[in-house]
Amino acid sequence: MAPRVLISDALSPAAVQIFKDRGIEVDFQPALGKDKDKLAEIIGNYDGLAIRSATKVTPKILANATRLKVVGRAGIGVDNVDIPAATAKGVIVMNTPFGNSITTAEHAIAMMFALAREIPAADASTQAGKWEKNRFMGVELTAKTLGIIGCGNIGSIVADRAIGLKMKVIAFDPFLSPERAKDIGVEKVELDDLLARADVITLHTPLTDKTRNVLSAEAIAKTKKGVRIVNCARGGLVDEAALAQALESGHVAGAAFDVFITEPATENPLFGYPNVICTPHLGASTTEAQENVALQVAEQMSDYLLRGAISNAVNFPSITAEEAPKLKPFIELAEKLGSFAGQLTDTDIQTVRITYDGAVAGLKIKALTSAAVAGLLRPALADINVVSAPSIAKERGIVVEETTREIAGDYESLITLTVITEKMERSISGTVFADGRPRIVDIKGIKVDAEFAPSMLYVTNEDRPGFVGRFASLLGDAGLNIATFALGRDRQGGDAIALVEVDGKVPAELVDKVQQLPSVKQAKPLAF
Ligand SMILES: NC(=O)C1=CN([C@@H]2O[C@H](COP(=O)(O)OP(=O)(O)OC[C@H]3O[C@@H](n4cnc5c(N)ncnc54)[C@H](O)[C@@H]3O)[C@@H](O)[C@H]2O)C=CC1
Ligand SMILES: O=C(O)CCC(=O)C(=O)O
Repeated sequence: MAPRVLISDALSPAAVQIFKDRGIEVDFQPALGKDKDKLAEIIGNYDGLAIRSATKVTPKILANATRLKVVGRAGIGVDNVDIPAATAKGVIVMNTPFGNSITTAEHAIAMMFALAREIPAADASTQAGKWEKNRFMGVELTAKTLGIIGCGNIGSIVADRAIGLKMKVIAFDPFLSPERAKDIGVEKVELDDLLARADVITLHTPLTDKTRNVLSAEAIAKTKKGVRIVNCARGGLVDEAALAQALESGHVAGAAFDVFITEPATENPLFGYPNVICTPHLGASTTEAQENVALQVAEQMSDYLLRGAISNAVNFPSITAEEAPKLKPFIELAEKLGSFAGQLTDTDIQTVRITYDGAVAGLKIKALTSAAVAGLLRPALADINVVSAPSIAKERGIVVEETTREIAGDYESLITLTVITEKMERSISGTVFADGRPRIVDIKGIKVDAEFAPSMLYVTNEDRPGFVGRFASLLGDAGLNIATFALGRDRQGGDAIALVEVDGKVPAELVDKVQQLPSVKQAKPLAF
């Protein structure tokens, strides 16, 4: 069945065409993002959801999203998506981190000019027939100091444009390296220094617990008198009420805001001041940027839904379209090794140790580890998948350790999964042969060679004569056909393992009878 995608915001129709060209069914309902009840009602029909900022992907929406595999944000900020809830549900969340950066940087520069020359107010007055030539006296930007808070993708483009305007650019960004600051031609400064020196301040950070109110009342008080403030990043970076007071007192000469604490902003403390310019979150709204992000998000979502390739996911490592087919058999192996261990483990797991030997060590092991943990916890939690597994393991206090050793041993690639509980430690190893099918090659240090099958019986016993005959008879008496039979032991007369693939479900009474056989230590049905 072809995957189905819902576009619930005003994305460029270019996205619709991409989905169609890739063989994905697509419903384009650009106003649906504003109707959360309707969205909750129909989201269960879709594998993918493509959004901008109007759609809020809340836990309630996700609870109904029974088929959903991916949310694609045609843009940068994913603060309208509940990432922990999506991750717990196993839904990949991806964005398009560069497609609208230039456009947003241009909006910030446009806002700065509009403030410096009071263009909106001058326009309104002129069109009202007032010709107030003496009312509007602007400031020149050349040689003025621009203070950038957050010098990432957009901030550095703003810096580049401002340097072109002959401004002096200073930046506060704890993650900006001195080399990068030098490359882009900005002076890296501390926040207080920026506040004291900037003639114009522009914000370009995401909204986080650290950046919320980065321009608080206290910070605004440290700014230069006559400063102008531009926010085209996120509402909440500036204390709007404190800024309104600073505008009132004349300390701040003007403010240009594209983003607000509450959006849509139909009323706001900043509204009504003649020296305030507001736009309705238009930073990314150009034909070019919208085409870029729509095409990119549709490509990324299609690649994931059709080929398992992951790019720009905020909650999972990237997997390229080239890597995806190489990873696929190892993801299956890792998940099945996890599942094997999970089905045998009844007590609380404390630690999972996963070792990657040989060629597999060079692959994206984060994805493999997530698959192994998903397989391990699935017997207890049916809904878990590779996306949600790491966070669920963390929530349960399970320590996940990874080791890679690129030198190959007996196998070109070997994955060993060790589960440690309070009572025991159990390891199982597997590989993928040239046929692409995963195999179990070692259980608790005993060599075996078995495939994972839909119905299996796992038996550990003392290596004594007569066991195999009695065991096979019991299966025959129960009318259960043996498809494959793998045996292994650590030494003659020592510990032995039988791993049997059978046609049909193993009845519980048969498991009890096998358990009663002399020399049997454990009998357990397994399903893969
Ligand atoms: N108005 C609009 O329509 C648009 C708004 N945006 C918003 O613009 C913002 C910036 O986007 P990008 O430049 O692409 O992000 P980015 O991730 O490339 O850059 C953000 C920068 O902020 C810095 N930063 C993080 N914490 C900081 C802190 N505590 N203090 C100072 N700097 C800090 C980071 O080190 C990074 O360099 C985002 O919030 C994004 O959502 C993006 C596109 C359109
Ligand atoms: O899609 C939009 O118009 C908003 C863009 C934005 O805020 C972002 O990309 O972070």
